[in-house]
Amino acid sequence: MRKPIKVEEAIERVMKWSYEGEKEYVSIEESFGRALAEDIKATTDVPWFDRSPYDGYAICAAATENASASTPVLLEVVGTVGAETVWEGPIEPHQAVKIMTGAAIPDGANAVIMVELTQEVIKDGKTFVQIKRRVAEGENISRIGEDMQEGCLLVEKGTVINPGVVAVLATFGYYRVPVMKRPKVAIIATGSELLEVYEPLEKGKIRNSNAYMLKAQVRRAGGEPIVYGKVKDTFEATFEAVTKAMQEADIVVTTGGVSVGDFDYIPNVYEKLGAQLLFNKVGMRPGSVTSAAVADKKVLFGLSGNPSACYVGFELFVRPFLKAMLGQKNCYLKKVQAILKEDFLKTNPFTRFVRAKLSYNDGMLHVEPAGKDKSNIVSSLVQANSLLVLPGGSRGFKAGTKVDVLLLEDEEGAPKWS
Ligand SMILES: Nc1nc2c(c(=O)[nH]1)N[C@H]1C(S)=C(S)[C@@H](COP(=O)(O)OP(=O)(O)OC[C@H]3O[C@@H](n4cnc5c(N)ncnc54)[C@H](O)[C@@H]3O)O[C@H]1N2
Ligand code: MOO
Repeated sequence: MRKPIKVEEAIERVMKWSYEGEKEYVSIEESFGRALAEDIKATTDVPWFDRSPYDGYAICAAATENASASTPVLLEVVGTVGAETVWEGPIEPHQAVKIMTGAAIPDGANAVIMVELTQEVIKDGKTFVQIKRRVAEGENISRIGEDMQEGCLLVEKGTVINPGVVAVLATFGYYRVPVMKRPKVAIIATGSELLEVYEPLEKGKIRNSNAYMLKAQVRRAGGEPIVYGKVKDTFEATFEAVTKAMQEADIVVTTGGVSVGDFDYIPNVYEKLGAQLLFNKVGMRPGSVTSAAVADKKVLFGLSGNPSACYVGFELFVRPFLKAMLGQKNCYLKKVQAILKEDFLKTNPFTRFVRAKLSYNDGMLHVEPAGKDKSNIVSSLVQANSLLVLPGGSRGFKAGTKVDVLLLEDEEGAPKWS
């Protein structure tokens, strides 16, 4: 008899074998969605010169000290600076330089007045700017380091590169970006009943949906899936596929063949490999048959063949392992609390992870099952944006109960939820 262990314990046993993967460089164009392999610190102040945040006139503030609507001051406009030009040489207090947004503040100027607040006046063939209010020293100047100061930590290693991180990388000239290599995840679907997706249905056979689902889950988690196709339910075929995958991939994931049926060969494969079994039964639904073992320091995940159990097994066990390889400190699905929208009255001997829909309404998070709950169900995965966690040892839960929910679509990861 297999002895179930707690989900938290199972995760811990797997994560003991987790390690950080390797680094590689990609161009900044390819970096979006990858995990950073190094902390990114500001290599200069930003901005690195004082800039104007507006189109206007760069002036010496003191020259406007007595300016008012009835006593405007006129400053001579001695030039114009745009995005590409820099005003060489200082300006005098009675002078102004017309300046465009983003341009460098000329030496001698210490404030900018917006163009809308001024008027240009031509007198004796010279251009002047008329100012009718006092301008304070430092007004409208984006100071050196206002945005980021040299040496400050901006993005932590392991962060998944989002458009904002791309902007920071570009700001500091990272045309080649250090990222974590995508862990290679082998996907082996076992089962003689499996058809290729393009094959017509035959009695007793079903299409291999798990391999494609897992491939997408691996991608979503930041890994590189390698699909080894489907493997017939024989010991030899299963053993051969697993040993080949162990040579080529960092993580080996199988689906199916892990239970106690006559054609479930994964336990025998682990045995023949001399693998150290981490667990072969977990106190959870779906996915109680989920197994994990270590052979040649490689972790082998034996996920259930039932689609929903396979899906949940990946998210709870494979995903954090993969995230740790990507250098992420927070590897686990992010947890929030929400109000259960409807009764869920099944008894729960084991902790149940219900594929669920989380929504926001009236200032609160609400959660409901995304569809049918059995582990052979595929359809409820479509709408599932979360897993509703119902602790074991209960007789079901009433609508209105506050429950824990794990978010499936959060790419950043989170501190451990359990
Ligand atoms: N006597 C017992 N029978 C079963 C037990 C048990 O404890 N005692 N556990 C049940 C539970 S719980 C589950 S879950 C399943 C798990 O079985 P396996 O992980 O060994 O998976 P298979 O038997 O190979 O397949 C189960 C089910 O899933 C379908 N399947 C398999 N692979 C795929 C795929 N790639 N794509 C889509 N669907 C797939 C397969 O056809 C089966 O219908 O065992 C229970 N039995
Ligand atoms: O592993 Mo099974 O999914 O508990 O139904």
